[in-house]
Amino acid sequence: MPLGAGENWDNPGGDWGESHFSRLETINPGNVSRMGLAWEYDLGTSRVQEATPVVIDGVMYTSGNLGRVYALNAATGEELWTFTPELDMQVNRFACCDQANRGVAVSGDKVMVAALDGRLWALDRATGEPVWSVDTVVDHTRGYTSTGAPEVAGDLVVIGNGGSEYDARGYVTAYNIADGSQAWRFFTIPHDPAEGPQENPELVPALETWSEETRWDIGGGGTAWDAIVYDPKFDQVIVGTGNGGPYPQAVRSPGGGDNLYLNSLVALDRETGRMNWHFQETPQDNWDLTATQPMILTSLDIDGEQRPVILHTPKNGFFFVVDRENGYAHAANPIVRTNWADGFDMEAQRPNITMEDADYSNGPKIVFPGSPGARNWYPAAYDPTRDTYFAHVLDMGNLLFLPGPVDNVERKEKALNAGAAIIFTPDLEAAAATLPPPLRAAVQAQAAWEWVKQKPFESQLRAIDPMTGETKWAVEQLGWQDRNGVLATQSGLVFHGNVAGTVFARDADTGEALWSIETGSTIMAAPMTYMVDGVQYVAVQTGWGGGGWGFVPRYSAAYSKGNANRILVFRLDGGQVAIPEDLPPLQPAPEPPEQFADATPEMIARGAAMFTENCTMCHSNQPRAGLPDLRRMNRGIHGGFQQIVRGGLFVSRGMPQFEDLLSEEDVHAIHAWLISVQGPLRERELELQEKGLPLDTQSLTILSNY
Ligand SMILES: O=C(O)c1cc(C(=O)O)c2c(n1)C(=O)C(=O)c1cc(C(=O)O)[nH]c1-2
Ligand SMILES: [Ca+2]
Repeated sequence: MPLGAGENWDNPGGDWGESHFSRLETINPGNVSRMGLAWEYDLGTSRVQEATPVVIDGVMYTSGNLGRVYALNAATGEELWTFTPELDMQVNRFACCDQANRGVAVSGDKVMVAALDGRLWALDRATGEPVWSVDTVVDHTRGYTSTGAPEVAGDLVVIGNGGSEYDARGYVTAYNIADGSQAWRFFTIPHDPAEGPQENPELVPALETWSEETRWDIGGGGTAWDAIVYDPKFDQVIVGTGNGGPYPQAVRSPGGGDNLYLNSLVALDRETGRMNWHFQETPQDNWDLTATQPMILTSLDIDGEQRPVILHTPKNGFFFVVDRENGYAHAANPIVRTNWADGFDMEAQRPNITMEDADYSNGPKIVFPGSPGARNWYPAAYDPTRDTYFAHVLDMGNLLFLPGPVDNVERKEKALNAGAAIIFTPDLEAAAATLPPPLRAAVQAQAAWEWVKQKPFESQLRAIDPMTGETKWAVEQLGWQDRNGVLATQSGLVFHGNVAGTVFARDADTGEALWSIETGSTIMAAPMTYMVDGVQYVAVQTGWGGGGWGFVPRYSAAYSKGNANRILVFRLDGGQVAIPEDLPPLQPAPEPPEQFADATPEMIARGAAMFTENCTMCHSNQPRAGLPDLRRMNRGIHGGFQQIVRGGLFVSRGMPQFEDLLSEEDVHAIHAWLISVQGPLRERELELQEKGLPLDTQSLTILSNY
């Protein structure tokens, strides 16, 4: 079966190999400059958009934030139906990365989506009415979510979960598409052996790679939150598994071994769910180097023999070419600076891990790649006719250190348990200057400090040779937060958007931009292409969000024009895109109420620390962030603070309730801190305003949301 989608684009990856490659050639380098807007559809939201639409027989099916679903006439944009999952918005408390959803699965008369709360919905394809739904979450005392697209595998649909930054233990479940009944479930990591036999036999050998001191109670991680691919040749489902939880192995599994099957590809028999093989990409994970990133299935000529392979570029910085028959890595080349490993041992089939550079249990370490990953969820495309892989690549590290002792770490139920403090390398030189001198000296003494000084990050769209990992061409992107999904077409074009809202068509052989159009809306999601009645279209969803979503980059359209969620569809001889208006300038913070009579410096300091721990994941308090800057609350919000935070006044609007986690005194302390910063902020901003200066000051360090 050759790779490449035709008139239809069957699944978010496009074709059976999920190559994000199209054989359509109507739009080609000779005429691409004539492209313009065919139609647009307003999704009516202003949150993250990561899905690649599906188009079958002239109908587009796609998902938006939370797992909303849209069915549209693919030639006109006319709305056929929409679906909004009913869910308890309390889920926002344990969603690491906004309200992401990466797409729908379509099979027969059903469209399936996994909502953020982990409920899998099957909708009637003609009407959008729910046919069945199942709760995929095994334990609601833990922070499980779903953000990935379900995967169709014959008469089954397979879905995993997110939550390894919280207290989750990973698994995937296969359901019968006909009625939603469960076919099988595969846990990616063992459970506490004291609590009875393991659910699947593969966990028995895996258990050997976890120490006896393992903190099973915290969760362990291994969540399969994105790529799951059905491999028709071997009738198997290949799953990429997630990072360890908590991140530091010294906490998670002290003295442990590889911690199987974290950060692995596992191939599961479609019918039985039994494991055919596994390949661990990052043994003994300490660094959130997940293997959940999208996989592309193809075959390659390897030493004169055609081998069925997976092309995989996970977070960990390597380009893996893995045999689909047995999990053997035919190639494993670094595509960015890596110092958690200094290469891959082909014979041992494992990376050469360099703990001396990367073990931060004995002091801070600068580790490359950082937790956002050399690659992440944003899809790559593979053109088999050029044997070229097109992908956004982020060459960047992070300083990692333990926030406290590794012993007796408490599990925080349904809350962040990642257990590592992170500063990304673009901020590190400036941040280091503010560290206490001994810590600063320790940071600057590391070999990787040179890397930080030379090039804190590199953010590029690249054309890569899969077997060598070599770059054929590269184009700089706008910044490290500018990440882009990609589409490639047989006619020799590569399409992608950027966070400033430009859509590009590039020459696949040179990277040269042959066409671009301004949309005024941030784009991270991958474009896709399809044909209806002889007309070829290219579609892309717009919207900023996902990991680090509270830190909206200055160079993004979301910053200057707001976060419009749209579907934009282009064709030859189309028109211009309506560009949203600029947002009005930022206004000085309103006057805060009087500080509480009982507020003390200790209380305010405690409030600041608790804010960081419990609130900053969503409330970054940065300019133009998607959620309110709580240093700018008005009197009404100040007055209702306890009811909002503990009473759940705004749960339906997305603000979770914290009654179980924060006492009245805790919330009082957080509030006292917010009041204490609002006054000085207001004064500073009034001064800036008087001088005619903009108020857009971001904080130095972008905290990780991963
Ligand atoms: O460990 C997990 O369970 C988990 C889940 C998710 C998610 O579900 O979105 C992300 C991550 N990890 C993660 O590490 C990460 O970098 C990330 C980025 C994004 C995004 O949508 O931008 N999600 C996630
Ligand atoms: Ca993660």
